[in-house]
Amino acid sequence: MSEMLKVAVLGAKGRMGTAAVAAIDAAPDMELVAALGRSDSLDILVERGADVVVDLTVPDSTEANVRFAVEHGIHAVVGTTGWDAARLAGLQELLAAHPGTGVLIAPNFALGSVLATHFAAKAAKYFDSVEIIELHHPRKIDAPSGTAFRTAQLVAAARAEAGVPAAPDATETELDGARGASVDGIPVHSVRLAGLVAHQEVLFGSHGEALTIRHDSFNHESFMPGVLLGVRTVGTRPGLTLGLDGYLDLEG
Ligand SMILES: NC(=O)C1=CN([C@@H]2O[C@H](COP(=O)(O)OP(=O)(O)OC[C@H]3O[C@@H](n4cnc5c(N)ncnc54)[C@H](OP(=O)(O)O)[C@@H]3O)[C@@H](O)[C@H]2O)C=CC1
Ligand SMILES: O=C(O)C1=N[C@H](C(=O)O)C[C@H](O)C1
Repeated sequence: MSEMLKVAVLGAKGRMGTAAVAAIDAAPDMELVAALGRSDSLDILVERGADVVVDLTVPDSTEANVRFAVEHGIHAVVGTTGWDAARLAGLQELLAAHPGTGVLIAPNFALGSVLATHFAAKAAKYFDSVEIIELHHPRKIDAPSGTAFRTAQLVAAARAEAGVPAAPDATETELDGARGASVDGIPVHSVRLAGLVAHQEVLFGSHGEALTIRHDSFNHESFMPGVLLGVRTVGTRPGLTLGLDGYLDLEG
């Protein structure tokens, strides 16, 4: 039998962390060596010989956590949001000094969500208009969601590459926020509603037709196959991978 992967979870008591601890515990090829919370020392990762750390914490702590892991040669699978361009650039620099270490930063581990974003990027150049609505539980601390942010970036890039003009919009007077937030020119609307988990719609429109690409996560278990895929793969992919699609063959 091959050796077990030693995995640690950060944010282990949170919604995602609780599901990840259970999934890793149940995986036959993984050993959960640490389940850490806010007040635990990261040194435990080194003491317990973690091969991979899964970061499911908060935007304020994720960068320091991942940098610690990379500095100690521990691969990192990151679901936490808040990775802006400056943080990513700093991490790339650090990874260049640790060429054997892999980091996956995935705004969404649900396979259906990864596909929905992929399909949206494919559809982007064929429609005049596109807007994104993301809908989440009311305890989510960030907006827009990391998933909506990345979807908007990929859709905008596909439209720019194809030379598609900006979507028509004659709105002149508006209340602040009435047209959502603009991410690379794509309007993104954030809904926070009791009873929801994690949902997104990408709306495309042209003359006489509309296409809606919708994905729903109804519970946190929906993210776990993607987390496990990330844990199993990250050690074989040195450097930074953005998005779980980097580990999938979506064109095949
Ligand atoms: N990529 C994906 O597929 C998904 C990503 N997410 C993202 O994952 C993150 C976590 O989401 P969720 O589980 O809902 O959030 P929760 O608030 O339920 O959990 C976050 C946990 O992190 C803990 N924490 C805070 N700071 C630290 C630290 N420095 N070290 C270790 N643990 C810490 C918190 O502890 P305490 O309670 O003590 O503050 C809490 O238990 C968010 O950024 C969210 O957007 C969520 C779902 C899916
Ligand atoms: O906080 C959440 O719940 C989620 N966060 C991620 C995001 O911001 O995109 C992934 C998913 O939407 C759930």
